[in-house]
Amino acid sequence: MVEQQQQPRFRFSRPNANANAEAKAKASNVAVGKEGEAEAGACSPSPSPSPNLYVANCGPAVGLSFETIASAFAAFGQVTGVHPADDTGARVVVSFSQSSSAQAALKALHNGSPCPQLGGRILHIQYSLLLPTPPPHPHCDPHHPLKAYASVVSSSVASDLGIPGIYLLHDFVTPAQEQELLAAVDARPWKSLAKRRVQHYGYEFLYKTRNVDPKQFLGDLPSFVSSILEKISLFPNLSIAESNIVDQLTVNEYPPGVGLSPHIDTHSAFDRLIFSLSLAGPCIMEFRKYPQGTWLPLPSGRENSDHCSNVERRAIFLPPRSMLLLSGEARYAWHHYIPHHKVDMVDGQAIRRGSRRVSFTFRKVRTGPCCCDFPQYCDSQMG
Ligand SMILES: O=C(O)CCC(=O)C(=O)O
Ligand SMILES: [Fe+2]
Repeated sequence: MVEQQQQPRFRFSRPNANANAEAKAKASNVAVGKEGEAEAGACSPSPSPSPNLYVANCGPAVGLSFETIASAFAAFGQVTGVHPADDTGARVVVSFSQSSSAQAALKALHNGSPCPQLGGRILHIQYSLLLPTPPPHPHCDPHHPLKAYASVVSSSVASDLGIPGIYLLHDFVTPAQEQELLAAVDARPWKSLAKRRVQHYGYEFLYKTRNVDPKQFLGDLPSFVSSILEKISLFPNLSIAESNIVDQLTVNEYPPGVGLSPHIDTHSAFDRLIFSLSLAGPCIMEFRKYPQGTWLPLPSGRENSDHCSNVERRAIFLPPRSMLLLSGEARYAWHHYIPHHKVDMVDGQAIRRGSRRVSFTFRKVRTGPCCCDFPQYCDSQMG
């Protein structure tokens, strides 16, 4: 898939000192700290009272959900949002409706005073130069107040999603098989993309055209996936006629926090079933249905801004060793997307993507045009 730049989450407030330092900071996506130095983390040298506080040592990565943080800071006034300040999961911006509330919180908690509402945790608090960007649409903005990281509620059960054609089998492989599969791919050459590494078997997936060349057969799938292929053919939701159903494998290795832009696997390239085995680390996968259709991937960096109105969004947690099957409507009409997060919120719990995730995506190369029931998402039917 095409790699995406993450969108800036914040705009900067007007500086009251050292415009150059702020301009420099803006360019490098950090903020201005004391004495106008650029520092990672977004603090200001106590400018005019602001309703936004930058709070470090606070966030899902240190075991505090956005909801917990919001309720702790509610002791000082109405909290309108808690936003990740960066992707560490340990720095947030707390926004109040009134600057007097931020002032009260700063007074109570600055200089290392423990926060009683957060179990005595020592927070590092300053006024924030970063202001949350107004969301284009509340349901579309993954950084919307109190929805940070989890733009949609993630479930670990496929049937909770209400999307026809999605199935998730937990523990599809054993930990020993997982290690064998990882060792097998690590012993083979990886191809580096901008943010992740890939391997292709059977047919190469061509990222430029988002298709394969069916005339360029690379050979049978490797023997180290034989037991997976056997188990796939026994998948509970397949009929016997659908055995021997895959001939292409893409292995993706995502470093922690790296995701995948929203896309529908090209209809004309691949048949009706897509299997994806997750190994090593977890992630959430989000599904989006754009009512106006489109089979094209969203333009770079626009996954959370445009095309938003009326979009339906659901998310599922993919633990290591689970196998996801996308078929029918889920395969043909819903974009799938792996958000670029280091921490995923699942059922109110922060789950850190502590290690790489390696996925094995099995598909069958299509031999004729796609004749699915979802023409508005189908390149074969839209030309
Ligand atoms: O990593 C995954 O599970 C999904 C990969 C994917 O969607 C793709 O290669 O098209
Ligand atoms: Fe895909």
